[in-house]
Amino acid sequence: MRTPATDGEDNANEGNDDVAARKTALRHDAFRKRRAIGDAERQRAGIRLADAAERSGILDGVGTVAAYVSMGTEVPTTPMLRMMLAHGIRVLVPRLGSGRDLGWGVMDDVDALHDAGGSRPDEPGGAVLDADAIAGADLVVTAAVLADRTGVRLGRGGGWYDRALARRRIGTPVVAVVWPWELVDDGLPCEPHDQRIDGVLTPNGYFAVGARMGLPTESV
Ligand SMILES: Nc1nc2c(c(=O)[nH]1)N(C=O)[C@@H](CNc1ccc(C(=O)N[C@@H](CCC(=O)O)C(=O)O)cc1)CN2
Ligand SMILES: Nc1ncnc2c1ncn2[C@@H]1O[C@H](COP(=O)(O)OP(=O)(O)OP(=O)(O)O)[C@@H](O)[C@H]1O
Repeated sequence: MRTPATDGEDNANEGNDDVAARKTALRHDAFRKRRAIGDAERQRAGIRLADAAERSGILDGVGTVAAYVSMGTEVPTTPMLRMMLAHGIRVLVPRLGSGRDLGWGVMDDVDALHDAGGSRPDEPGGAVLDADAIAGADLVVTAAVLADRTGVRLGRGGGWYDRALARRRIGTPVVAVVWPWELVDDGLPCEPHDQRIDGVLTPNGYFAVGARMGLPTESV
């Protein structure tokens, strides 16, 4: 027999499991759609992403950006990384090492990235900076699987960015990159550890989200 007290606990756990299950289902669906994108369309999207980032104004006054090297069916970030370097911006990208370390590396040459093995993104050589290197960034551009206009970001599920973003300087804006259809109005599952984002970049443009644009108000 369950006591009322354990019932309460069970319900709380059920709530967490439910959010985790919804996240898993949403990721699965998003990756299924990503796999349907052809190579040519994906390459074009990478160029449009770089243009959108350059025009958006998010790089204004940015000396160091913490960005990432795309992999697989993600929107390609290579053209955007080249553009950032051309603007003289210092670019940090994740270095996962042999596991999923929260390390960073300085990416000063897009053509010198090397295969990091497994299904991990390519990485630069040189020194591995520790997890706190993100505190040197004036802007963080993250990978994401889905994002919503209230500022909720859904990632791959390793918690890598949730842990990394907690170490950024207070007030440093976070912009997530997704495919255009992966930016939804609201309703993405969110847990207490989930870090909020301030903007979303897609090949179609830049969209301020969440508190920085004033949270969506009830329509009258
Ligand atoms: N391009 C890109 N870089 C990123 C992320 C991302 O989503 N995209 N991340 C966003 O979080 C972080 C890394 N997250 C990762 C999450 C899973 C795996 C992965 O699947 N790796 C295993 C496969 C098996 C497994 O261990 O589950 C591997 O190393 O082969 C790699 C990186 C930081 N860098
Ligand atoms: N700050 C944190 N400290 C410790 N564990 C964390 C932290 N943030 C997230 N996690 C753990 O990581 C796991 C995955 O979290 P979640 O599903 O929110 O990942 P995500 O935001 O989609 O992925 P990512 O951050 O890698 O892009 C969860 O089990 C969660 O408990």
